[in-house]
Amino acid sequence: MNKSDCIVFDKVTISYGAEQAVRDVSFSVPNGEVFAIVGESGSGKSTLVRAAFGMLKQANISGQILLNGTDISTLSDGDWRQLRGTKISMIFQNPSAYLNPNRTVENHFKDLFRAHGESYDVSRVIDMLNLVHLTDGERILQSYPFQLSGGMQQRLAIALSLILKPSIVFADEPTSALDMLVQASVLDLMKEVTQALGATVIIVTHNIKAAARIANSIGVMNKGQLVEVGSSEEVMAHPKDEYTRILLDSVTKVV
Ligand SMILES: Nc1ncnc2c1ncn2[C@@H]1O[C@H](COP(=O)(O)OP(=O)(O)OP(=O)(O)O)[C@@H](O)[C@H]1O
Repeated sequence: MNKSDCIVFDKVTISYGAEQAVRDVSFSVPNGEVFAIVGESGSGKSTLVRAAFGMLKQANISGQILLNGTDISTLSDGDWRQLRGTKISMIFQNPSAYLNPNRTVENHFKDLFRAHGESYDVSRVIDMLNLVHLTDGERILQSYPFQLSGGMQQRLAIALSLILKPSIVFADEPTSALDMLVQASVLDLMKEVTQALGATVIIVTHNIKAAARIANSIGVMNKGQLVEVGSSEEVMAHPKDEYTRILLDSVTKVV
């Protein structure tokens, strides 16, 4: 492990029962960089980030995942509860699925602060809302999630995931539930905000052009294996693997 690496996957294999979803995957992400995992549906992208977020209790994981030097397999449930939100956080595909329709935006933030034993700080929340371009903070805080558009909900999800300043953020298809113009602006925003906070990001997407828009480096997954890793420029301009070339040809969306 390099001292500047935030996360290291070392020969990681993940199986659900007899099915191997991820096979012998190794890569690392330096602190403060954005790494995109791309590949078609079923290639094992979500399995990889869910394992790193401690969400795969039912799967069998071999190899090592080191988060800031700590092997995550040694973490207790209590350690995970403490880590999530403060040191690591996750942005999911569909924010409306995990925003509580009965809680105001402000209560979502209050719950988060309380869950991590921190006192609620409204000015810090308003600053974060500004950072994600939800500029009318006072009004937004009193709103319920359903009163926000899909793009605004995803900006809110980003704000919630970053408010406690995690060192790493996982984002699993964070824009695929949004229309195309909004997708691009949310990706740009994620890059801007995580850079401003110095957070490391691992983003999962099936769209290699979206990946190149936001990431320093790209890893291409095919049938559970990492078939190519390189800087976004290298992978886009000089793809080495045949499957990467197929992915590039297949992307028609201009994100
Ligand atoms: N909870 C689970 N139990 C059993 N098999 C699973 C489970 N989750 C995923 N799989 C299988 O693991 C393989 C990889 O799935 P995964 O969701 O990681 O792929 P993905 O690349 O993220 O796909 P998508 O883009 O569709 O989300 C697939 O064959 C899938 O059926």
